[in-house]
Amino acid sequence: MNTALNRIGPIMLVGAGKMGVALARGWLDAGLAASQLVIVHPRPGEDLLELARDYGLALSTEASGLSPNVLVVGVKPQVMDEVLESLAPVIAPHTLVVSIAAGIDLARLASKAGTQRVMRTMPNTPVQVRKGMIGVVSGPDVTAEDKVAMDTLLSASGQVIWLDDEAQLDALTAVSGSGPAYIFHMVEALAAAGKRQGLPDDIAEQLARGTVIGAAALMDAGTVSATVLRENVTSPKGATAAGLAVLMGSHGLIELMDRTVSETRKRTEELGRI
Ligand SMILES: NC(=O)C1=CN([C@@H]2O[C@H](COP(=O)(O)OP(=O)(O)OC[C@H]3O[C@@H](n4cnc5c(N)ncnc54)[C@H](OP(=O)(O)O)[C@@H]3O)[C@@H](O)[C@H]2O)C=CC1
Ligand SMILES: O=C(O)[C@@H]1CCC=N1
Repeated sequence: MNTALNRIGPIMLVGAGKMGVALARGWLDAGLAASQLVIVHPRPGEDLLELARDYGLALSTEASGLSPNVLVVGVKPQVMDEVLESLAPVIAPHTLVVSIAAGIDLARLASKAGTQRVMRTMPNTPVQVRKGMIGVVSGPDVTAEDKVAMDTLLSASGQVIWLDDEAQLDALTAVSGSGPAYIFHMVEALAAAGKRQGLPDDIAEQLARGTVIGAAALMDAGTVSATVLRENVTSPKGATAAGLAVLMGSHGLIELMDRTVSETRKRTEELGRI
């Protein structure tokens, strides 16, 4: 049991799809008592039902009968307005409303939730194993106590990055919110290249996956920069240098990643205007 975490609630999570379930699992793993968390979902999916079974959580199909201290809204940007408006009966003056939706700005959240006590967060899926990167910006009526409570709650899921400039949250979305997908695609691409070099499919996939896990573990084990860790692999005039000349050459990964992050950010901003 984590006392600081359990002083925050009750917490209501409305919309527990992939991200909501990942967040909830991280909190419950960190010691949040099931009695402190109410999950509202009209059509619970298999992942949510499994979470409920694992932790003895009661699920609810509608938000009623409780004004939570923290209301986390985990629905898609496209339905955020209508869901926030429908939550008016459970939003009290003491309720901090927290969105995880990409793109939707604080002003719009505040107008639809009917309170300026709003926060925007941008987690990523590793919150499920408490290794998330989570960006946060606060609306005007968020109190110092709210910030402490959210720092405690979100820290249970990973590293919390507080931003003062809301526009930076869209940039953060494009780097760390979507970032796990880029890395998983890197695994797919490395495995595919291994198969083209004649490795059996299962071995190529095992090598690609294990290599990314091993490289991430090296970064996790110390403070050595990615640059030094890369240099440690790269023997002068050796094999790695030949491959990196392609990856780091013109039109290489830096340019590709720049275009990738830029397109993700553009779409994040569009989602905020839908
Ligand atoms: N996936 C990710 O890595 C990240 C996602 N996000 C943000 O998280 C949010 C959710 O994304 P994601 O989890 O991927 O999407 P999902 O579609 O998996 O999750 C959204 C969930 O909300 C449910 N829902 C829809 N309407 C309601 C309602 N009225 N009340 C309660 N629940 C409802 C949906 O149910 P149903 O499917 O039955 O309609 C679905 O299960 C988005 O806003 C996204 O921008 C943020 C960071 C990272
Ligand atoms: O793809 C999306 O829109 C969300 C936001 C960041 C990760 N997933």
